[in-house]
Amino acid sequence: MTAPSVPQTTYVLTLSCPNRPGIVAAISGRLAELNANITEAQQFDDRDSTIFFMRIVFEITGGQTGTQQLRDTLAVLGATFSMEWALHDRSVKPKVLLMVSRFDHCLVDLLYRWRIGELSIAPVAIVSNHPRDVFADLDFYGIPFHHLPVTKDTKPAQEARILELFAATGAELVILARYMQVLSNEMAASLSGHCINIHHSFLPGFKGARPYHQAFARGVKLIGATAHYVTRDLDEGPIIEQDVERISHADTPDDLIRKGRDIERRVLACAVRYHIERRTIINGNRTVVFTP
Ligand SMILES: Nc1nc2c(c(=O)[nH]1)N[C@@H](CN(C=O)c1ccc(C(=O)N[C@@H](CCC(=O)O)C(=O)O)cc1)CN2
Repeated sequence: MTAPSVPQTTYVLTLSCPNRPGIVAAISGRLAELNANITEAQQFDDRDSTIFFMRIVFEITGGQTGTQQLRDTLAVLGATFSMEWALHDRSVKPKVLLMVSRFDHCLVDLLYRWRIGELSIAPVAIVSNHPRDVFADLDFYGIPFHHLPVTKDTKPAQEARILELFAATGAELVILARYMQVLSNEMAASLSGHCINIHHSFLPGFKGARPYHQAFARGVKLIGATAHYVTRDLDEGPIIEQDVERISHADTPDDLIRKGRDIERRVLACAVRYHIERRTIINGNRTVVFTP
C-alpha cells in the first residue's frame, strides 16, 4: 500500500532590505530548519541604494501548518533585517483585470497565451472605454466584459467602478493592454505595483499618445516598446521589459504601427510573465528583474 503523499508546495519568496552581512545565511538557514528545498536563488546588492534584493524558489512539504509556520519564520526574519518580503504559492494563478481601448492586438495575444496555458493567469474581467461591438469578432471565453466610457466628467466615477471591480474580483494585477486613458494620481496610487502598461515606444523616447508618428517624424532607425509599472507620471513608471526593431526611411507610419504590434505583444507578455513569476521587485523608479 503506497504511503499517502504529503502535499508539497512550491513557494516564491521575494525580499528586499538594507544590505548587511548574513542575510542569505540567515534565510537559507531558517528554510533548512523547515526542511525546505531551495531550487532557485538569485540576489542583487544595489550599491547605489545599499538595498539588497533576493528571489528564492523552494519546495516545502506539509499542509496548512507548514505555511503558517513558514510565514511566522519569515516575519521574524523580516523584523530582524527590516525586510520587505512577499511569499507566493506558485500553484495559485493570479487573478488579472485586463483593460483595452480600441487596439486589441495585445489583449488577444495575452488571451491566446492564457488559453494555451503559456501564461498562468486567471483573467477575471475585461474593461474597455469602448463598447463590446468594437471587439465583435473576438471571443472572450466567458470572461466578463465591462464597457466603462471615460469623459472628463465621468472619469472619477468610472475609475471608482474599476477599483470596485478590482476588489470584488480579488484581482491582484491590472494589465493596460493598450488602454489609452491616463489614470488619475489616485488611481495610479491605488494600483501601485499592481498595474502594468505597454507603451508603444522605446522609452524614454516618444512618450504620449502617438509615439509611432513621433518616431516617423524624427526619422529614427529603431522603434520599440516598453512595459512598465504604472505611476502617476505618464510613461515614467519603473520599466520591466523593453525591445526594439530596426526600421528604415522607407517605413511609413502605418508600417511602424504594424511592426510595432509584434514588439508590443512580446514585450507585454514577457513583462506579465516576469511579474506573475515574482521575478520583479520595484527599486525606487527602477526595477530589479531576476530573469530566468
Ligand atoms: N497614470 C498613468 N496612466 C496611464 C499610463 C501611465 O503611464 N500612467 N500609461 C497609459 C498608456 N499610454 C501610453 O502608454 C497613454 C495613454 C493615453 C495617453 C493620452 O494622451 N490619452 C488622452 C486620450 C487619448 C484617447 O482618448 O484616445 C488623454 O487621456 O487625454 C497617453 C499615453 C495608460 N494610462
